[in-house]
Amino acid sequence: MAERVEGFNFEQRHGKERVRVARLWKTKEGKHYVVEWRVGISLFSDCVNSYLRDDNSDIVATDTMKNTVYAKAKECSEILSVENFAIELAKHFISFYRQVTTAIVNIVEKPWERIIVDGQPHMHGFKLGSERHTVEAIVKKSGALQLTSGVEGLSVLKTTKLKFIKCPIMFRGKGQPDAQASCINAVWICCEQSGFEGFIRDKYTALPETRERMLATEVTGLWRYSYESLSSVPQKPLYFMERYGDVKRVLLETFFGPPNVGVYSPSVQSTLYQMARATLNRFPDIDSVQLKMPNIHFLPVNISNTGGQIVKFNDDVYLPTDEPHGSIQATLSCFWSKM
Ligand SMILES: O=c1[nH]c(=O)c2[nH]c(=O)[nH]c2[nH]1
Repeated sequence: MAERVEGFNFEQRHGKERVRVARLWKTKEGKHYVVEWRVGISLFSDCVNSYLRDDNSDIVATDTMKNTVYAKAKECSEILSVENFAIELAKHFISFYRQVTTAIVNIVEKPWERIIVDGQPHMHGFKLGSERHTVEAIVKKSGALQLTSGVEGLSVLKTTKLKFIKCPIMFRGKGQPDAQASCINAVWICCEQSGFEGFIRDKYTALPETRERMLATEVTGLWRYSYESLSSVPQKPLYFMERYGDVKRVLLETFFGPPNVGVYSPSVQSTLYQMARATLNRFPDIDSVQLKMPNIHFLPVNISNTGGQIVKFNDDVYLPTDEPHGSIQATLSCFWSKM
């Protein structure tokens, strides 16, 4: 995107950040649907004269961009996914302005969830959930598309050893289901859930090896769809909304393992890889997954005074911490992916 000006390489873009909009839809039966979005827009356009020659005649004002968010939200007469709204906005900017060559639209959706009262979904009552659905749509004048969805703030924790579970299949020592083992009726086993062993030890190392610890993280995930042009995007209205739920489910199922026995995590790195791999294997239209998973530490509590030990840690009392935290991230892509 760089161009040559006055003997320099020059890159520029302009846009509007943090445009907040909520959109309400009402069905004939009186059921309400609401979304709240925080929109960011960034336009690549031929407006170099504004930088060099005090000529703003090619600038799309960022205030106009903001107004367009509300105008397009108004035009959406049916509920639509945050992905489809991002694509609609980006499409508008590249087609409406001859100067705009590429539009990037980022949106974060606030997790308003329908409330259940007396076991019944409320017609117009919502409460705020936790993790947020994100999207980035990059659309070029040619119609080329890059669509990346994501989740942020997905906080998960699994506790330590499950003791003596009745389990219908055989397990190897590490608590991993053994696909080769023949099925036996029921055994009582002891399943560890998370550990960290075998890392480099040197004169700076103090961390003990363990096969029992709390595993807590706040997942930030991005998954890139393989649709390369506007024309190949699925037409089903709520396709991406469903996909978001499905991807989250696969990430969580892989992190936690089956409800009764869980799954052993030898490191955050290993669990992250399993989660990314499961997502790529499960969804053929996703060709790249990036996961960031900070290792949020729960420190064992041992307290003594001169009279002796006040608290002796026995996998029971922890000091939860925010910082410092480990930072672990990776991207897994199909080999044909362009991410
Ligand atoms: O799962 C982990 N990965 C690490 O890289 C690491 N480093 C550390 O101190 N604890 C952990 N745990």
